[in-house]
Amino acid sequence: MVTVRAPATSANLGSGFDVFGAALGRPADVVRVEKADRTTIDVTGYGSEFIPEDPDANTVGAVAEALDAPAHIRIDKGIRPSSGLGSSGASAAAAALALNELYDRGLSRRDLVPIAGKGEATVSGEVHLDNVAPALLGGFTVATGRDVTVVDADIPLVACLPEIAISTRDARDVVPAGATMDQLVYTVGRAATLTTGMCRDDPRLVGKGMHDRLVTPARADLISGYNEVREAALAAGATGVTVSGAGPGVLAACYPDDRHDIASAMVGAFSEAGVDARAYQTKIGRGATLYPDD
Ligand SMILES: Nc1ncnc2c1ncn2[C@@H]1O[C@H](COP(=O)(O)OP(=O)(O)OP(=O)(O)O)[C@@H](O)[C@H]1O
Ligand SMILES: N[C@@H](CCO)C(=O)O
Repeated sequence: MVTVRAPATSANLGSGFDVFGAALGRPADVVRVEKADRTTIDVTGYGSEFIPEDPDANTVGAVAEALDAPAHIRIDKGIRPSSGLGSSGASAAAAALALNELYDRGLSRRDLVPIAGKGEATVSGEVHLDNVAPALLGGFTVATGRDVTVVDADIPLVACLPEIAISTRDARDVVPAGATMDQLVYTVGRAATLTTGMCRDDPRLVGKGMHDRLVTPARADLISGYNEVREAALAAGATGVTVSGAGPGVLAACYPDDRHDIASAMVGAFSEAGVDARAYQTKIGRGATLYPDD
């Protein structure tokens, strides 16, 4: 048996739609695989009642097929599905690393990124690597086509998860079809600022670079209380706030000592909007961890 822990991730980071991603220190999914004649899946843990065990519908099924690696796959969900914290991508990334080890396929983590991406595509309808790349490689990732650049950044974060479910498919439907030249210039400036901040481990620049006028405002409308939560986090010291992935999770960048106050402020603001929420005080973390021959 091979076991892999794959972390939650936050895609987009505001200005990097479908390109930027970051691995979070926590929460995480744990996936265990054993060889079998055909692929079967068991799911337990957070939100497991909403996750299909049919290999054609679960992200790990497409990964097993792509690697020609049938297995009994047990998924223990630490990351709630439809969260914006890369729940479906974490399982796919974990399965890719675990099955590669179980069947001795000899692929590198980078080789496994597009394979895990096939799993993601089964639920979101399109291949985008901004969750599976950081889940496998860790750090802050820039995914352009099949190329992935990794920055081993050290940035404190708070990820706040409201009890609202938004599927990536639905959240992609509200993305504007086009952009003005002003919006493009603004986005390039913010994305460059964020990337510089990641390279310098500078939470101020990262937070500034998260600001986005294009995709985030449309998605924020799907999240009850988003504007109030954003204001509360900024007042508590966050350097920047944005929608995490396709939402409803909300991500704040900050300095380390401010995490506790920001987490309380975000949960409190959601509560005032009538929405239960939990917050993870975390930071950019490492990629999936392999525990062979468990
Ligand atoms: N192994 C899995 N883990 C989680 N969700 C899965 C899995 N396999 C299939 N799904 C389905 O995928 C959907 C959740 O994926 P979705 O991409 O919408 O959310 P997410 O991964 O939490 O968010 P994001 O990609 O925005 O960070 C749910 O419908 C869920 O049933
Ligand atoms: N970049 C994707 C991430 C969600 O899986 C989106 O925002 O739709």
